[in-house]
Amino acid sequence: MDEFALIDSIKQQTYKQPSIIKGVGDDAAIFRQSAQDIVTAVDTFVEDVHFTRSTMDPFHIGYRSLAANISDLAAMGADPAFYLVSIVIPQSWNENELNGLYQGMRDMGNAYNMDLIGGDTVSGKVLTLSITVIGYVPRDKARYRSMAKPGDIVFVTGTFGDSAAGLFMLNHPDEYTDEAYFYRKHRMPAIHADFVSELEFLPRLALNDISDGIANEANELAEASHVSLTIYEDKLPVSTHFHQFTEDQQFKWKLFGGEDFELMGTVPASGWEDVKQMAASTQTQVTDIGYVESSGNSDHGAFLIGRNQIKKRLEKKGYTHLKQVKKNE
Ligand SMILES: Nc1ncnc2c1ncn2[C@@H]1O[C@H](COP(=O)(O)OP(=O)(O)O)[C@@H](O)[C@H]1O
Ligand SMILES: Cc1ncc(C[n+]2csc(CCOP(=O)(O)OP(=O)(O)O)c2C)c(N)n1
Ligand SMILES: [Mg+2]
Ligand SMILES: [Mg+2]
Ligand SMILES: [Mg+2]
Repeated sequence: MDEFALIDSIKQQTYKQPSIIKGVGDDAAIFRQSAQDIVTAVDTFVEDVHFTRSTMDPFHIGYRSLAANISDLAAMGADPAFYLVSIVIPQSWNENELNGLYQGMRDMGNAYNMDLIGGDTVSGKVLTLSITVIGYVPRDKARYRSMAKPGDIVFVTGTFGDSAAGLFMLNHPDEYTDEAYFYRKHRMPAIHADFVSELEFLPRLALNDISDGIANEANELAEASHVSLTIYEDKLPVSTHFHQFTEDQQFKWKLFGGEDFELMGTVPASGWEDVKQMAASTQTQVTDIGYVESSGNSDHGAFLIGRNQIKKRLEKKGYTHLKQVKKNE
C-alpha cells in the first residue's frame, strides 16, 4: 500500500456535516459557516510518549487520540464537526494496523457525527499522529478557563485516576481486579461533549479538560480567572475498585495522573441544579468538589483540603513535556 492507496482507503464517500463544501481530495478542505463561532485545536501523539504498542492496539491509539482532541472542543463548549489527521508512519506498521488505527478514529468520530476532511501522510521513524479538530459554538458562548468567579461551585465529571491506574495495570497484568474496566478507561476514555452542549443555556460556566492531571488544570483555571480554587481531597470521585491500590498510588494518580479527559468546571451556585439535571439526562456523573474564592490581587492558584482538614497549595505537578530542553547560557 502506498500513500495514495491509504488516502483512498480512508476517504469518506459521504459527509455528515451540512457545512462541508470540499472534503478529502483537493489541496485543502472547505466548509462554510456564518452563524456560529468556529473552535479549533490540535494535539499530537507520539509512540512511546503517549502510547506503546504493547499496551494499546492500533484501534485504541486512533480512538484515544481523537478522543483527547474532542475533549478540548468539549472543554470550550463546542459541538465537534471535523477532524484532519497528519500521520508519520514507520516501516514497522502494516496495512492491517493502519486500518485499525483509522477505524479507531472513525468509531470515535462517528459518535459525534464528525467528518474526516483532510490530513497528510509521510513516512518516518516514529508513529506520530497529529489531529486537528474543528467544532462550532453559538456566538459568544465559548466556555473559557478565565470565566470562574468567587462564590462558584467547582465540579468535575466522571472519576479520577482510572487512566493512570489502567496504564499501570497493563504493565502489571494479573495483579489486580477489574482489569477490563481500567484498561478501557485508559484506552477508550469517555468524552462529555454532549453534556456540555446541554449546558448551553447557562449564562456563565468556566471549563477545562483534564489531560495533564487535575492539579495542573485546577491551577490553570485559577490563574486564568485570577481566583483561588479549593478542592476537597475527600470529595474527588474515584471508581469502586480504585481502593485496591496503595494510598500513595491513589493520591498520585487521581491528582497528577492525567489522561482521564474528564471536565472540571465552575458554575454560580444558582446554576448547580441545572448542571446536575443535564448531567443526569446525558448519563454523566458530576460531583461538587470545592469552591472558588477571591484571591485578593495576587496569589491566584489551586488549594487542596486534605483528609486531615489542612488546606495546602495544590502543587502544579502533573505531566509536562520538554523538561529536557536546556536554557541558553
Ligand atoms: N507549539 C505551539 N505553537 C503554538 N501554540 C501552541 C503550541 N503548543 C501549545 N500551544 C497553545 O498553547 C495553549 C495550551 O496548550 P496545551 O497545554 O497543549 O493545552 P491542552 O492541554 O488543552 O491540550 C493552547 O492554546 C495551544 O493551542
Ligand atoms: C507510554 C505512555 N507513557 C506515559 C503516558 C502518560 N501520559 C503521556 S502524555 C500525558 C499527558 C497528556 O498529554 P499532552 O501531550 O500533554 O496532552 P495535552 O495536555 O496537550 O492535551 C500523560 C499523562 C502514556 N499515556 N503512555
Ligand atoms: Mg494540547
Ligand atoms: Mg485541554
Ligand atoms: Mg499537556
